[in-house]
Amino acid sequence: MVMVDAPVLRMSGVDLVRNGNLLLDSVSLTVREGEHWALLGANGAGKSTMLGLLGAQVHPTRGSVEVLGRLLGRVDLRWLRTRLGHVDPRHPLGAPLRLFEVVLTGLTNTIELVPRWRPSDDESARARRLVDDLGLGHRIDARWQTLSQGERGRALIARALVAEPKLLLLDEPATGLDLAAREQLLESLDLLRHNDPRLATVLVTHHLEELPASTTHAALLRAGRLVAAGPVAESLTTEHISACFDHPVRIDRVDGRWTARAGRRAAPAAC
Ligand SMILES: Nc1ncnc2c1ncn2[C@@H]1O[C@H](COP(=O)(O)OP(=O)(O)OP(=O)(O)O)[C@@H](O)[C@H]1O
Repeated sequence: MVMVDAPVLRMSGVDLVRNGNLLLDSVSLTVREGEHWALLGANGAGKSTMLGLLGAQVHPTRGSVEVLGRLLGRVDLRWLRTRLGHVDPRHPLGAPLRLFEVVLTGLTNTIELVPRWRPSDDESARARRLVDDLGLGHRIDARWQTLSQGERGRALIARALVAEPKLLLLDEPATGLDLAAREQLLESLDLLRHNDPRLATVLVTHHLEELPASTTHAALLRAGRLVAAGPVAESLTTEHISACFDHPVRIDRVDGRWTARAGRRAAPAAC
């Protein structure tokens, strides 16, 4: 049975063991509607592993993961995956499709267009609206191969949202983007979150500069364990980020955005 007010995600005491290695260690986390989580950590901390669990791609070794009120291990994974939006920058593409067609494949949860399948008028209208919201209206008929990396990244977000998921998972969406493309992407995410107040998101990154201003919560992983998890005012602090990256780092927040700088050691006293 699905509880009406069940959180979008709930991990309780999760361990994940692979090849004898403990990749996630006693992780507990709850994500609710309208929350926008950053999942931060150094290389190898376990961020992608955790996103794989949230996206129902792997199962926990111990503990439980509930996604949209359903327990992993008991739920039909096809049911679940059609209700999750997952933006993977390594999205594979075979046939030469146009941007709009790639967005439509989010409705069938396929890589290619399904032969003889047609979107409804409502689905087409929603796909167009998302393409516009992501600032890609002028590129809607462009062939995928001709799009820039930034345009592809935003198109994949439209693809992930077109089936109206309750949860959007984003794996390092700003990687490889230049400054302008990154800023466009972050503005688009802020707008989408504003337009759909019930949507919950989890965004993986190494860089605080890549967090949209609309980020509400953060989970900080270090060697598979949570260093901190909660509202940004409590979790994105100099102390927690320094512990998470095992390096002294100073955090500032200006106009809603975060920056991180290596902390300076005290200067030697002048003689
Ligand atoms: N199948 C596996 N068997 C054993 N170890 C694995 C397996 N998959 C991943 N790992 C290890 O688990 C750790 C966490 O990997 P993961 O990819 O989740 O880290 P990450 O935080 O996403 O890192 P990055 O920022 O570099 O992408 C790494 O040390 C990785 O080598």
